[in-house]
Amino acid sequence: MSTSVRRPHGPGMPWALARATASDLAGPLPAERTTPDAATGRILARPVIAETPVPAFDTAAMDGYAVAGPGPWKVTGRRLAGPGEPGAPLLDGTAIEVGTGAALPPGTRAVLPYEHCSRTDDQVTGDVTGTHIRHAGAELRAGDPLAGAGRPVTATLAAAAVQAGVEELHTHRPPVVALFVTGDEVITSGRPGPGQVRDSFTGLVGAVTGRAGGRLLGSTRLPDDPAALAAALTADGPDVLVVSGSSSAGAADHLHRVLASLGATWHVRGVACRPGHPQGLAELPGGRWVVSLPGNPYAGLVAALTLLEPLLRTMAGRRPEPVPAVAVTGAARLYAEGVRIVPVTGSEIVPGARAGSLHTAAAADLLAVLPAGWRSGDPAPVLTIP
Ligand SMILES: Nc1nc2c(c(=O)[nH]1)N[C@H]1C(S)=C(S)[C@@H](COP(=O)(O)OP(=O)(O)OC[C@H]3O[C@@H](n4cnc5c(N)ncnc54)[C@H](O)[C@@H]3O)O[C@H]1N2
Ligand code: MOO
Repeated sequence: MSTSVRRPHGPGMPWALARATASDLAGPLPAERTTPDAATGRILARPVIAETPVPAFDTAAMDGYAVAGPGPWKVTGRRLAGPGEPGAPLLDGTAIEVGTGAALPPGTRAVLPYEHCSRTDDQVTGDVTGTHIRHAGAELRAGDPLAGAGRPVTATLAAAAVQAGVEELHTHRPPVVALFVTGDEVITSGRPGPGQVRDSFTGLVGAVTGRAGGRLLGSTRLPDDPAALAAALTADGPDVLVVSGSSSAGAADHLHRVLASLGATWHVRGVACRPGHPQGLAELPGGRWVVSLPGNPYAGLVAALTLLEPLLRTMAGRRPEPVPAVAVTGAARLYAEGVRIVPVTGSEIVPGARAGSLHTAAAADLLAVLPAGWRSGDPAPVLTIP
């Protein structure tokens, strides 16, 4: 393998274009059929249509007496909520004691709530002031739409689907992500010894993947060895391969050489932002995606929000997330050739952010993307910190 590699020239792709590129590159993954519960958190690929009426049968809305015809009524039985057919029609002048949710017999005129009637032995008297009947199909009929394609399946939508007799939803398959943490100095447990650092990426990538609608398959630490990296990038399974570290020009940074040897195509190779400029997004032959996160942890967080999150959102079937702009105040060293990305709490810049450390981002809620001409008080696009 050659040891030289063509480095990207200039400041890199403008930040907004890089994010839009990541959003637009991949289409939504194909639909899968799952139970409504298993679909929660996914995006509908097809509309949800009620398969049974809601309610499915005429049912009591109150605890009391189901009555037929004019009163007084003779109580002939009791029916509480439970399985079973509605039974024989209720004859005029008769009543049955019912619980809320009980199937009502044909002929029921109304349900008299206990508090609106009085009972003596088997006689019930009272005024019918409302019917207190939930009629079959009054809320939804079979064939009524519940939700359209593109809508996220919330727990409430899954429950509403079940209520309408729907056993299967069609949702986009979540993108499966594998993280490869490179660096001989990186350890994944315990306190680092001399020359070592503790991995900062696994939790962050897991959080960004989850909120974008993807699934982190696992995180594997790799030594600074091109053969190990090449083997990792060609293993079957994931849709998206995330590599932390190895994004730059150092002697141990093999990613660009390995991707070249695998015939990958770069779609984003360097972004005009500080920090995070060595980030990238490439496509392997066969259609899998590689997201390169710079090893400096704050730079890696910037890259995860710039490239990884929009890529995964689209693959999961989500609509592109509009990036809101808020007025940002404070002081920042701007970057003349692109944007400076700073942590912000409320609208105030948290000072002191450096590429290698996460503590200022940890004290903030948002990352603000400050253009070269920004001045305190100007609006800037913001991203939510995971
Ligand atoms: N000659 C140049 N050197 C560097 C450039 C450049 O343009 N020319 N860019 C610098 C910038 S900016 C960044 S960011 C880094 C990116 O480096 P790599 O992605 O190749 O990452 P490493 O060199 O492996 O590590 C950088 C730094 O981050 C620490 N690290 C790595 N992985 C982890 C992890 N999982 N958890 C915590 N910390 C991690 C690593 O120990 C290093 O300190 O390159 C600059 N150099
Ligand atoms: O720009 Mo590097 O990506 O911070 O330190």
